[in-house]
Amino acid sequence: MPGSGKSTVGVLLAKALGLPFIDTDLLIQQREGLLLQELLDQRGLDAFLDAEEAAIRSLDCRASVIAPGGSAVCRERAMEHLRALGRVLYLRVPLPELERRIDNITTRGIAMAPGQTLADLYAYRAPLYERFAGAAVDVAGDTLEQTVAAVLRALGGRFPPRL
Ligand SMILES: Nc1ncnc2c1ncn2[C@@H]1O[C@H](COP(=O)(O)OP(=O)(O)O)[C@@H](O)[C@H]1O
Ligand SMILES: O=C(O)C1=C[C@@H](OP(=O)(O)O)[C@@H](O)[C@H](O)C1
Ligand SMILES: [Mg+2]
Repeated sequence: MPGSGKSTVGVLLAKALGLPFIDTDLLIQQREGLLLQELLDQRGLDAFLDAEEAAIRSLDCRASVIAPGGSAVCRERAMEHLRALGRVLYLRVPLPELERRIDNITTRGIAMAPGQTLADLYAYRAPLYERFAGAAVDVAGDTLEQTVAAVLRALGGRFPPRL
C-alpha cells in the first residue's frame, strides 16, 4: 500500500546491502516528464497505471532493491515482471497505521477513483499484494530500522552478489 515504507525502507535496505536502489515513482516522472499527481490529473487513472506498468517492465536490473508504487499491483504484467527479476516482498501495514502516515492523500498521486477511500483501496489490493508477494513482513508499529532488520530476516540472509 502507499505509505507502507517501500521507498524509505527500500533505500535503507539498499544501503545495508551495498546494492543500487530504484524507485519506480521517480522513473515514471522522468519518463513522462510529469509529477505523479499531474499525470493522474491530466491523463487519468488508466493512463497512469499504463505508464507505471511500462516503467516497471522497462527494468532490466539484477542485484538491486526496487521500490515500486503501491498501484503496481493493479497491473498483473508489471507484477509478473518484478517476480521475474527477483523476490517480491510485501510490507504488510495495518490500515490505521497507514492512515496515520499518509497526510497528503490528495497530493501524493494515489491511483484511486473519485470517492474511493484508503480503506476501499486496502480491501481491494490486500489480496493482490498477498498473491504476488513471495514473502510478507508485518510492520505494526516498528521503526524504520526494525523494519529493515525484519526485511533482512525475511530475505533469509541469501543476498545477490554485490556489484
Ligand atoms: N517502519 C516505519 N515506521 C515508521 N514510519 C515509517 C515506517 N516506514 C515508513 N514510514 C514513514 O511512512 C511514510 C511513507 O513511507 P514511504 O517510504 O514513502 O512509503 P511508500 O513508498 O510505501 O509509499 C514516510 O513518512 C516514512 O518515513
Ligand atoms: O498506491 C498508489 O496508488 C500509488 C502509490 C504511490 O507510490 P508509493 O506507494 O511509493 O506511495 C505512487 O506510485 C502513486 O501515487 C500511486
Ligand atoms: Mg514510495
